[in-house]
Amino acid sequence: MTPGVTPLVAGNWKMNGTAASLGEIRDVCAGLDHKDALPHETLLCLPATLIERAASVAADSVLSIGGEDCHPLESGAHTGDISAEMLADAGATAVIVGHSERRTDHSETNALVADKAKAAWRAGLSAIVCVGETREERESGNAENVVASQLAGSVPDAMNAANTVIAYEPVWAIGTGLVPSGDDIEAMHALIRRIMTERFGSEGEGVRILYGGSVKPANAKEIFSIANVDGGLVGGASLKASDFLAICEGVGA
Ligand SMILES: O=C(CO)COP(=O)(O)O
Repeated sequence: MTPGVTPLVAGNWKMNGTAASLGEIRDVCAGLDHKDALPHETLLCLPATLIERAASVAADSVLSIGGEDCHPLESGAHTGDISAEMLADAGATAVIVGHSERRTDHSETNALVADKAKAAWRAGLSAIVCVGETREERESGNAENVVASQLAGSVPDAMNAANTVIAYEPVWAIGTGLVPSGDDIEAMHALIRRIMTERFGSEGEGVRILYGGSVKPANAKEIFSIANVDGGLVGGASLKASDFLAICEGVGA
């Protein structure tokens, strides 16, 4: 954790969830809301089809709802795309941009990710900008260079600690049950902090840097205790309320 920074525990449901899953959202709200003064903020990023209903379920809760991607433009002839304004209209307060699955599945470049972050801000959303190396990049000793260049290209100049969150998600740790060593997480988060602080000064010092990749109830507390890890971006384990709530318990524990 970073002193003075409010941690964020965020879920990413990816391409999962239908109306039948709204009960999980209800259970997350119930689990969070009986606690006074939680030490962290809590967010679930959902498929666009669920955002409005989930935002309604969470309306009186400390749980916030986000999207998983947005188009850079506000509107237009872009069949199948969703703008940041549409996400905000549906009740989202944040959106993930540049997730590795989108960088891979949709050939998203750093420049496009930066445009999506700007679109998020234009709509009043905070942008969760994802970075992370592949297994080959780590094994060839290039992880730090890859993450540095993703940050340089994907984070626009107008970033501040309130409108942006950085998520470090090593591609090889996503959905695999593999997690980097504590030393490796610490080293990468220290590098990200240094890069952000050199470029953005106090905004970089205060920006939240989340770890993502096989975060589970069993490892969350240990991961969240690492310096410059200001919470997590949780995939599979965010689909079940009990697991997600158990991960939240790892903050400040
Ligand atoms: O990609 C992730 C979150 O964005 C991480 O997914 P898992 O937690 O399922 O590894």
